[in-house]
Amino acid sequence: QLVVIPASYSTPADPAPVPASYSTPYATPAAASPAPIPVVSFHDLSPHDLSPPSLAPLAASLSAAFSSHGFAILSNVSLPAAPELLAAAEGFFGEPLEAKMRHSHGPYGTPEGGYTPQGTESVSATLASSAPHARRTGADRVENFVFRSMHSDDRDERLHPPELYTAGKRYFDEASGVLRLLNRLACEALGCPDAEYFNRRFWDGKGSNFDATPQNGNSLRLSHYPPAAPPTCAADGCGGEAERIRYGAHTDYQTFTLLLQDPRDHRGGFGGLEVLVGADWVPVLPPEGNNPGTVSLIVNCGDLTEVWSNGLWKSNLHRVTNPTSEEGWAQGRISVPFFTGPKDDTLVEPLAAAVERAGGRRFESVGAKEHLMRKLGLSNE
Ligand SMILES: O=C(O)CCC(=O)C(=O)O
Ligand SMILES: [Fe+2]
Repeated sequence: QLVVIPASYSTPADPAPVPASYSTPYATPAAASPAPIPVVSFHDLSPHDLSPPSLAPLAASLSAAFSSHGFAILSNVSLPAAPELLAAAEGFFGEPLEAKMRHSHGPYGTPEGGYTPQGTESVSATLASSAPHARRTGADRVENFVFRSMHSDDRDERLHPPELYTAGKRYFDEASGVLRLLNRLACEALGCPDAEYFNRRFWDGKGSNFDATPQNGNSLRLSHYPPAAPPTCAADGCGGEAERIRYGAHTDYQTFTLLLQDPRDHRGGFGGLEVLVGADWVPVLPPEGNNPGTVSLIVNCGDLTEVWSNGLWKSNLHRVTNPTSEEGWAQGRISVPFFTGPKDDTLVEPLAAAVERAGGRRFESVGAKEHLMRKLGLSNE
């Protein structure tokens, strides 16, 4: 039976209720346990040798992680602009609201990107109410700046605050390079008709020489979860404001998300990203101690990756929890997802090899842009 995208993403095997511990934010948080999300090191990867035999071991590790969790933590990924971008983001979000609003161009997901203040998104509304773990958690406690595309004609101060532009552009290019590599690895693992099958659906060009960026779904988002006073039962009523999570449970809408995390996540009661593993919400803890000049990067599969892989790889539920310490509330949090998606007019359909492997086709084809717009519309309601 075919699953029609995007009715009820996603359907983990065990529809257990949200654990009670999340309605009591001041309960002692469970001791952080090591991330069960598989860690895959890019240490040995040479960008000069991307031949199938040299990619095969890494492709197999990623495929195992995406099949079981829909998530992998990549360590030792070269993204030299990351520290500069985080610092620039911190500076921008520290500006007064009216200065930031000068870079607002509409609701979250608007083609120009730009700034969206807190209260714009309610991402938990993107899950069908019948989906396991669906639970409306209201407006997300996040403000964003989005680089929607980086064409040369976007060098416009109205679209890009000058203090963000340089680091944003560098990081966008670097992350695009990581995406190209991931797309090659994905082709190796899933059995694409050829090695650049995915890349050709993001960029125009010949062979592996992609030189033109048409309108695709790639966007770089700087997310700031602002400092706030810790909610109290007395002020908000238990079960109300106090239990809200920072960013509601959802699956990502498109293909891979490359997420640069706040390294303080889950340390000292700072809250952070959690992924559904079986029936449990499990904290994602990026490892420290990467090689100099490299970072840990979390990569997860979005809805369209699930379709391309015919369900072999999961578009898994995740969310961001509130801090549980005074210090965590006082600090705020920054994360940087690079959302990726193919060209707007791409019809995403399960790969023939993945259909064969699963013994049948499990997903309907879906228009890339159509699916994105539908999800954005639900979140902005
Ligand atoms: O801030 C994070 O760590 C993740 C947020 C997220 O899941 C998203 O923006 O899609
Ligand atoms: Fe997400």
